[in-house]
Amino acid sequence: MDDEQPALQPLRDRIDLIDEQLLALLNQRAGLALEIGAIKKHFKTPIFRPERELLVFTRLQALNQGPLQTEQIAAIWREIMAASRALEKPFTAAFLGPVGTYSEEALHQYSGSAVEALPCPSIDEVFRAVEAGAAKIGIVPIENSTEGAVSRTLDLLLDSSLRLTGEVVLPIQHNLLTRTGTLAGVSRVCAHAQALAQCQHWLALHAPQLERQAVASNAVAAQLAAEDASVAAIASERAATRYNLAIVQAMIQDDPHNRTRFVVIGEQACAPTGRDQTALILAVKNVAGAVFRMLEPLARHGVSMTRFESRPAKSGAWEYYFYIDLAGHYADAPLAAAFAELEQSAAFIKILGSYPRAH
Ligand SMILES: C=C(O[C@@H]1C=C(C(=O)O)C=C[C@H]1O)C(=O)O
Repeated sequence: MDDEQPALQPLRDRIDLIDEQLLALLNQRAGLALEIGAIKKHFKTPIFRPERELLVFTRLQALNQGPLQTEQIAAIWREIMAASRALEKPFTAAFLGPVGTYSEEALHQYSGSAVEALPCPSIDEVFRAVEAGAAKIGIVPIENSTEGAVSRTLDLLLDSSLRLTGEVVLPIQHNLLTRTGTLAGVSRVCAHAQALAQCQHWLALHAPQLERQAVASNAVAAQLAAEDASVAAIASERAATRYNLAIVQAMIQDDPHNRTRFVVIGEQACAPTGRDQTALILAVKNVAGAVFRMLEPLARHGVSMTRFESRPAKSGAWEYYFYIDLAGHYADAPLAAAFAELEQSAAFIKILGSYPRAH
């Protein structure tokens, strides 16, 4: 220990000096953000501008020469910007709770930790909290790379007046958790149905003796495992820490690249950033060639489709709503031209919103 001190001290002195400069600069930056906040208050426009925040850190990522990595630049500036927003007016964000869910993780990845996070017991409640004004934004899962669409979210988007204002893609790494870190005395494994499905091969191979029980969320499963030594949970590392559980086995998802896409819902529209995505819902009459004709204007205007999903219209007549993601912002010329035509031809069209693509 003693012999490292002379070598460390001069470097630490330099770090202290840099930290003082950073502190002064960060406060100078926060002062400017406050001035911007005052202007926004005057014009009664929203404080939080996700599209501007994206441009702030993508510009810095392009300038970055290392050794800091691209993702670290994003994480650092996300917190810097969240802190300056919080000085102006902290906003509430609703997510699918309880604390410790992947939705909570997605929320913090989206807006930094300086938000008032409001856990909701269901996806419906997240929508309701934002619609009622109890939260400014909400974050809900929309699709998983193994299990596909989260149909409840798709159905709620159809009827809600809220728009999509952002997305977050999270790698989902499931862990098998118990109080002791072993399976001794454990007879049941609890998790959200999607998580059980995403780990089914692993469970069949390594823990076939465990009864599988679907519960409201993985965080609820972690809560149950914390209360009952005969229960194991499938949940995130964050949930393990939060509920004081030990990891029996990490990374038990069948697909190592398992990912979930979350969408941010709110009232605010996002201005174009040059790397946007637009989501919409379309329906056509149940006649031959209708889907082909519905998509034709998109192809003709050179708009590329990144996702196409259908949901039954619940009319009992084999009719469908089509959920479509397009590259670009609805204000971009090719999309605007295609939408003008779609509005004429489609039986139903609802533009859910344009937002910066996850990076
Ligand atoms: C300062 C602003 O307000 C907020 C804070 C930002 C920041 O700290 O850089 C960026 C966008 C907004 O969410 C702004 O709009 O420029």
